[in-house]
Amino acid sequence: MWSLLRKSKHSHAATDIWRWEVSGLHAHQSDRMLREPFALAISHTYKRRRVHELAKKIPSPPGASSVFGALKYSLLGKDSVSDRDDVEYILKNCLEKENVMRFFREIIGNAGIFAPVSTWIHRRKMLIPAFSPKIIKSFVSKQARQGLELSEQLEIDGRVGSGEFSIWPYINAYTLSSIAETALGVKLDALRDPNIPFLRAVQDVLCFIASRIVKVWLWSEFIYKFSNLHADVQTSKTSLYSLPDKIIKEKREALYNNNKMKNLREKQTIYGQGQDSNSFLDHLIMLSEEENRLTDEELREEILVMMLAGTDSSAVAIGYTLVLLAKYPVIQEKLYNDIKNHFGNSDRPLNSDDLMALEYLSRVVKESLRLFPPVPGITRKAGDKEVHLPSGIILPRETGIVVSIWGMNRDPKQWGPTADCFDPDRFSDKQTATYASFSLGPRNCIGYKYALQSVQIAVASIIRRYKVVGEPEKGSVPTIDSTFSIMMRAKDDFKIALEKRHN
Ligand code: HEM
Repeated sequence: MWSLLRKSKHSHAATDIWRWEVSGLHAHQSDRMLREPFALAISHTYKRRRVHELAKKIPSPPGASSVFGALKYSLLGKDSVSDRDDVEYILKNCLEKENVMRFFREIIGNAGIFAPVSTWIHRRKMLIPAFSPKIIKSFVSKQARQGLELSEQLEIDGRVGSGEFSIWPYINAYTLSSIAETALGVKLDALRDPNIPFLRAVQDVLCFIASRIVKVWLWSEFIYKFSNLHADVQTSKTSLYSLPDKIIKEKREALYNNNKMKNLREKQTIYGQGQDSNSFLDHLIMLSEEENRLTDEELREEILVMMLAGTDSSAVAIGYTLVLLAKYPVIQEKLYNDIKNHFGNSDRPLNSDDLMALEYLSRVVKESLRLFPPVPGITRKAGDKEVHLPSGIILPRETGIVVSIWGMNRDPKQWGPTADCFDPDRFSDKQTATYASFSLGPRNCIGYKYALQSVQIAVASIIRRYKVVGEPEKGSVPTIDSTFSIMMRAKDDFKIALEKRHN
């Protein structure tokens, strides 16, 4: 079991660096502890006396002694002292992920986001060209079509002009379909059929992983193996793997048996006739062919990671942006007028030039992601040596670290006295503050350009047609009751009302 004992001396919103331990135990060690409690506890405490010594020098806030209380403090914590240098140092130098990632690995395998550094370096190198600006740009037309389908489906389902509803299932279906089409190259119509087995499985595994993280007794492999959750995970894994495995097999066959690699290089579509760009999978097969060939299993792992990392996170970002626009009608009108002036009376689909031109849209999305980062905190782990932070704090070796993105993004030392206010115009000037929503350093979010594009397209598609209505916020500091599982999310699943715009 883990708990957070100490908070960094120089901690503040930006550097909520916590030590994750109970008597210095790490997760895998706690399993053994269950079996051999006393002998191990004594030997372990002795071995980790340096850890305890350093921990004592890191002050704790009141209430940080329980697992959940402390986790909440660490992710959403805010107090006075600022030290972004510490955060930047950690994110650049501590690239290993915390042991909690093993829960993801059990299902997804050793793909980039969860992998140990030794595997991650090679995979990240392979992924970088697949996320080039040119490739991301080539997805705009697909995403714009899906944005249009999203706005149409809301009307078909009678959601427009009929009071408050949760927009979550719609935006989640949009991001799922969008990532399925761009990552795998298949059109899965989640908006009309949310029960496609693969899409269900993606949602299920996210819930199962979140569930195992909070049920600390299931951290023991022994107890977990006999739990219902384990059985559910095995069933979902089969559904989760079947579609990517089938597509990978078909693409490989198309590429090698029919000798179509040349065609792929010339940007023609092998799978899914009539598409105007290749999927991430196409690019990965091609890129991995040029260097070290990824096995089918490795390809599946990377594709699944994109789907898991890119679905809920982008949907959460769309949800918060819409709720904020409902709370701030003046900002919404400014955005609407900007979009209207740009498109005039045309209802043509949005393209990449439009995205470049709609500058206020990009500011609104960025500001929403700053105040409500879908991933409010990230975990890292100190290596086998102590980490000496610029502020003078020494983190014991192998310490689990939680960095609060929420705190970084709301740090008054960086963002000034209006740090908590919703003000998209703060991005009209060049910002010197550290924007952490997609993390920093070599292990940051590789999909951030894709994500911004996808969120902007969804928001523009809705705002072009509808007015988002909700209770206006009384002040400039928005409050949205939120909960945290793997992502942060509004407790009411993003309830809004929509009214049709009449030009
Ligand atoms: C608004 C949406 C998104 C947010 C807020 C977000 C945020 C993040 C964050 C905070 C990390 C962790 C970085 C770290 O540990 O330092 C991450 C990693 C990652 N994200 Fe995203 N992400 C989003 C969308 C996406 C999308 C759409 C994709 C793929 C198409 C994606 C792919 C990844 C991958 C592959 C990693 C692992 C990077 C690595 O370890 O090398 N993300 N993301």
